[in-house]
Amino acid sequence: MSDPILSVRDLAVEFTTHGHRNRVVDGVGFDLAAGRTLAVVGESGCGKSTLARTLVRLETPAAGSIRYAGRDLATLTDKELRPLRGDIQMIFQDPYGSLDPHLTAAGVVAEPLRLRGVTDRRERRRRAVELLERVGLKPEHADRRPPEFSGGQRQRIGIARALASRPKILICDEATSALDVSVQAQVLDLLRELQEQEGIAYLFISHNLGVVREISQEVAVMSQGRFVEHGPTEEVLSRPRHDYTRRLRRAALDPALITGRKPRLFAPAANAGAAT
Ligand SMILES: Nc1ncnc2c1ncn2[C@@H]1O[C@H](COP(=O)(O)OP(=O)(O)OP(=O)(O)O)[C@@H](O)[C@H]1O
Repeated sequence: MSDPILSVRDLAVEFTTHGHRNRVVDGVGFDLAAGRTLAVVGESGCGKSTLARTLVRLETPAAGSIRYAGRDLATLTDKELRPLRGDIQMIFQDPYGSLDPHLTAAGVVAEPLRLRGVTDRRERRRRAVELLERVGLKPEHADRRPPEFSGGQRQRIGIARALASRPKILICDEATSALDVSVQAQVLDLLRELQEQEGIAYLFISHNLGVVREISQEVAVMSQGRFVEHGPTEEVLSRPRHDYTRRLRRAALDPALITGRKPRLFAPAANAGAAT
């Protein structure tokens, strides 16, 4: 692998609930190179989102290191992190919940430009419209508000907002999971295109092996806070060692589980009771 842009070692994250300390990320380590994608899969509650949130330092690790640009993000204070925050951006599953419904699309994308010190309002708008076009939206979309967009369009606004910070690393937490299959494919194409053009590294959290196969060169399988399998995507998916990976692979054969949607009611009468 070429030199990693992000190196994570022995990362641990703990939460205290009702006086009990729970380690929800435990001994996680990986390297991520520019222009590459590491996918992270794992069952619900295994710690994927916590890992993602910790990499952008929305959580503080209990142990371990997150080396980026010659610094250890795990130990930096808020003030020290501020100039680096734009470099590692995150996009979420629910672009609706993460976009301010009171701002226009251009306003959403202009906000990080303001934080980056673009003081002229017209210049911010010009660049915001440019970024919206870059992700496939039209200039006339700029003055609409998030509720007036489809899910796929909202995700594009979320991506444009992340791009406004000129990120080196993009963390996608189930970023395409809520979208219809065809819209999902379009957003994946966009992410791939941006990666090719900008060399952005992705950490891509997904439960969809089809998507993982398409987008990543490496995959890590997480269980109870740990990476239990990690390697080239094709290798891990074709020879799964961990039970969870095997189950996920079996589930991937069922299209209803891939899309997360229930099948249409087409079952013959004998099966009708099962087709809820
Ligand atoms: N702020 C918090 N305080 C206490 N416990 C938390 C907190 N955030 C997450 N947890 C716990 O940490 C564990 C991991 O949660 P996390 O959201 O990282 O899992 P996940 O793998 O992303 O799950 P999913 O796929 O369902 O989103 C869970 O048991 C969760 O309840």
